[in-house]
Amino acid sequence: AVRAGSVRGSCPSREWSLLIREIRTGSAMDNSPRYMSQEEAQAVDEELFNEYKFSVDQLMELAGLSCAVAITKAYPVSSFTSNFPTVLVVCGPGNNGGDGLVCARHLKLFGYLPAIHYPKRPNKTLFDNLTTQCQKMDIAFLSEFPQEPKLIDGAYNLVVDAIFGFSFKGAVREPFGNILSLLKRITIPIASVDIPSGWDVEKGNAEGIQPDMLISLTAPKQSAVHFTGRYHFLGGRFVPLALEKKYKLNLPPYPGTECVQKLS
Ligand SMILES: NC(=O)C1=CN([C@@H]2O[C@H](COP(=O)(O)OP(=O)(O)OC[C@H]3O[C@@H](n4cnc5c(N)ncnc54)[C@H](O)[C@@H]3O)[C@@H](O)[C@H]2O)[C@H](O)CC1
Ligand SMILES: [K+]
Repeated sequence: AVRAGSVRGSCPSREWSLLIREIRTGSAMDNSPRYMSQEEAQAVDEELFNEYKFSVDQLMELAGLSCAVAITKAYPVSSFTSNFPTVLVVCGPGNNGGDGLVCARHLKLFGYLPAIHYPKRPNKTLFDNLTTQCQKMDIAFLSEFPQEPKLIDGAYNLVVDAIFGFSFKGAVREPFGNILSLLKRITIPIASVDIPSGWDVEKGNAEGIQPDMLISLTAPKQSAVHFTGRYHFLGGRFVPLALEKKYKLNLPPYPGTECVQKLS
């Protein structure tokens, strides 16, 4: 397949951007993954639980670990002046938030100093247990979200956005509107889990947060075409081959035993 970069000089910009879109959405013959619609993402999720009998705990653990590994590859502890880089992990009310709790726990084990803000919690044992696991590892939970961007920039080296994933819909309800408006104004990097929060899962959101890193889980969603940060990783290496073929995900092979791979 033609690599997009090789046509930059000779191809008018409109054709070039169409070619980029084709390559990224997998419609061109290429080993780039196909970018899923919101409906497909939810269908794959359902099938993993109902047909393949995976539990949410299992997939959340693998998803959250993927995120912590990808973050460590992009922002190694050694790349920070502080010996224990601080990470603000913002967790939303659904499974994306659960991925954030798992990610925070693994980041702690990897030598980071995570702190979690988890304002709306499902009343379910899984999330109570994930919270307890973090508390037992001395991971701090912030009851209030810092209301000044410069406070966030001064206290943290990185933010993990685990607020909304592929079930986000409609106008953002509080307290997440306030949180996202603050995250839009910070200068430290944001690593988004699965979907940049506040983005339409398919169309993106030019007015929304613009993360430096995106960890797409299972396969990228269509909004990832609008991602312009430095690091796009694929994680969630748990898709059975039959399911990948059924949904034509065209996943590039993961290297060796890696649980993540860099897409761009
Ligand atoms: N198979 C996989 O890829 C796996 C993905 N995982 C992660 O799960 C999320 C999807 O989780 P889900 O619970 O379905 O939805 P979200 O976490 O995206 O959010 C739902 C949550 O948010 C609330 N909500 C929705 N829209 C709004 C809004 N406009 N304002 C406020 N609140 C909103 C809604 O009420 C729900 O409470 C996926 O992205 C991955 O991160 C699994 O961890 C493992 C398998
Ligand atoms: K997110």
